[in-house]
Amino acid sequence: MAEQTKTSKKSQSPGPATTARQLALTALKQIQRGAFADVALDRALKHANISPLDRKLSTELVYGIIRRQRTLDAIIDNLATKSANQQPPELRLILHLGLYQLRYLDHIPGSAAVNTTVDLAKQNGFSGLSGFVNGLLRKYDRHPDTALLAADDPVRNIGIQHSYPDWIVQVYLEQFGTEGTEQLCNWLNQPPTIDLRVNTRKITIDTLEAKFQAAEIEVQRLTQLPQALRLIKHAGAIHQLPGFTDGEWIIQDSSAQLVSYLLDPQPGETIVDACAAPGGKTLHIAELMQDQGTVWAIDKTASRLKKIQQNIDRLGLTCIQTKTADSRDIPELINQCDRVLVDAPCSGLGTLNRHADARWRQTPDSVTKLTELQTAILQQAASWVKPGGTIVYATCTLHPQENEAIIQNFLDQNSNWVIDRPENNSGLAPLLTESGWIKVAPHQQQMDGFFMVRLKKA
Ligand SMILES: C[S@@+](CC[C@H](N)C(=O)[O-])C[C@H]1O[C@@H](n2cnc3c(N)ncnc32)[C@H](O)[C@@H]1O
Repeated sequence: MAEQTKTSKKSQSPGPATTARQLALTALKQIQRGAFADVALDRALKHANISPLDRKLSTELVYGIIRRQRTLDAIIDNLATKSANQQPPELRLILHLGLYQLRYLDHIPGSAAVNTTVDLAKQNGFSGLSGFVNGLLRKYDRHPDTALLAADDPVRNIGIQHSYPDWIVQVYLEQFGTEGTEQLCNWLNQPPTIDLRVNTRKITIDTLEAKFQAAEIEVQRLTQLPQALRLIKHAGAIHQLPGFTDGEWIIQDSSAQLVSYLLDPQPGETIVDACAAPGGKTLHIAELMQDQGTVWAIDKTASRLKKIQQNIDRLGLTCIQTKTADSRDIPELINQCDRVLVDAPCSGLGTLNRHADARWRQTPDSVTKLTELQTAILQQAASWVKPGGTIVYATCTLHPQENEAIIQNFLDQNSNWVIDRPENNSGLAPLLTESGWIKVAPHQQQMDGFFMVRLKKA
């Protein structure tokens, strides 16, 4: 079933000034030439003299259009004589800007969406085509429900309706069926949730919750997660919320919090986080160890690793050591660790809501390359574990090649390792599959998509 198109016009105000659309167009042009969406948007916003409201609209337009580009192109294909990829590239973006507002933004009246887009066309060298822009957008606005045709092929149809490449739809379909895939695609098209992890070394969850309530910040508890609060409503920047500067909490999605519980770190142990940056799980592990023992935070990318240090200081932890290195090759750690976490680099198919352009950047080939890296890191990291010790392998993807297949292959080649299921009475039990791993499906559990499994060395 197709996603609902915009039906209500909640406000009849003319909407924010054209500068928000022009700024969005500037960023979109850079993305079209290969820039990352967040980098292009930051660059465009950096020197812009626009109101916070316009800033918000530009951000919504850029991320929304990048996400929905396949759907928007399919509408152009249907409504124009020339297909989307036959249009001049910049005009195609201008059409995306108009169609996106009409289809997905309830707070912008249709007339404002059309008129500002026509103006944008004129201001950007397409005066001669402004009548075409006007006609196409008005045609859409008259019959939004028939502007997007259904495709005969079910994979292609979901791909067009929800704006995903066919290969990702196929990966989801094989695991979740048609209805589940549509729910998942919908979830990953929504703005991401914001979860906090309470630093229980500094404050209890009850006290922090009360502090937020007093400041009229709405939060929600999450089952199975004793340290998690989901931000529902707040005003202003996140780092200005109560308790941030004092290190009473950190931003971390709830499914990422599950990973450290599965690792089950104990005070006094030696633990390595093999792919640690920017460090959310390293910090959680140190907290669970009551800051006693050693956590090695290793990552290949020094700039990403630097971010851990700021949080180590803010959260007041002392047992973490950082090291820039390639975890495929650190022989000096062999048999040194009680536990190891491999939170592997992955295709991120469980967190596409957090990275608007990721669905277009990943390909089946990039996934194959990632599986080679994941296999090599896991194999090396396993050698660091002492006999009787454990390793947790985790990813934020929902691709079986990067998850189940990696583990099956590892177990086939390493007969001294077995899956170590968490206790039945642990908070993780409800999420366990029969195979012994945890697979979080965002549309079912309302948190980031994740895969995690604990293995034990004989
Ligand atoms: C999924 S992220 C880790 C997120 C982190 N665990 C957290 O909770 O904040 C994967 C990380 O693996 C790192 N990485 C990629 N290849 C690596 C390698 N060969 N050795 C060590 N780290 C690597 C990347 O730089 C990236 O920071």
